[in-house]
Amino acid sequence: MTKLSVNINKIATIRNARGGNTPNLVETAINCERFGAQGITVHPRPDERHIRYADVYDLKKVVKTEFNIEGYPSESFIKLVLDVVPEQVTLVPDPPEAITSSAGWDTEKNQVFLKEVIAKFHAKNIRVSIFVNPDENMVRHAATTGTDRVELYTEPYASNYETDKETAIEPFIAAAKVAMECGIGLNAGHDLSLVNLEFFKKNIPGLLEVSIGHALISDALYYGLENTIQLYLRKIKS
Ligand SMILES: CC(=O)[C@@H](O)[C@H](O)COP(=O)(O)O
Ligand SMILES: NCC(=O)COP(=O)(O)O
Repeated sequence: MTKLSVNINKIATIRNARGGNTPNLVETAINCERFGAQGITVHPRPDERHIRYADVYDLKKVVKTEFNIEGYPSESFIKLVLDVVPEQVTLVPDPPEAITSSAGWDTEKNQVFLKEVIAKFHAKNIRVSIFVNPDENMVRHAATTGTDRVELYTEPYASNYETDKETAIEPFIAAAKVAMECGIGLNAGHDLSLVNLEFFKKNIPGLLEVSIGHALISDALYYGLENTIQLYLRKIKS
């Protein structure tokens, strides 16, 4: 089964535009779960331009499904995650000024660092996922860090889907097979959408979770949040 984790960063972006509490992030998370989401994802960035560290504490109190916190493992991020103890932390190599995530880890070069960080999260029984490009070598080196899962960075698939989806998915199939061989779980995310999700799910073996934010929250403007979540769930049903 593939789980849908709704990334609610963009709800916080809208809220922060006016400095008040509309839309209410916590209520949105509760409603996403009520409408069928099997997880909630947030990516607190250092400038807190959308998700604030305080939001993460508030969300922990209400999220009943799987809470996934993404981010670069800076000292303050590690402290936040160890305090909140979500079900999953996803480590992303973004520099502080990144507009959005645009690449996975070099898991070979960062092997020692990742091992140290992962051990800290495992000491609190937090599942760890590492954000990687669809590169077999990077998945193999991810496996030796002790991570539980990898999350494949799907932007290249999404941007090449329209022109040649068969070619676009190839490296992802190969990376997924390596993850399976190495005995680690597989997540995926970034720019997945109603257009490209079904083909991805059908072709990727062992896909445990997709985290989707930008396209899903945009679709909700037209279809409403409840309908939109149902539409996405239909795309990933087995
Ligand atoms: C790791 C990843 O792909 C997502 O977290 C994505 O980067 C969303 O972050 P923004 O909402 O800040 O673009
Ligand atoms: N991990 C990917 C994620 O949470 C959402 O990415 P996007 O759908 O906002 O591109």
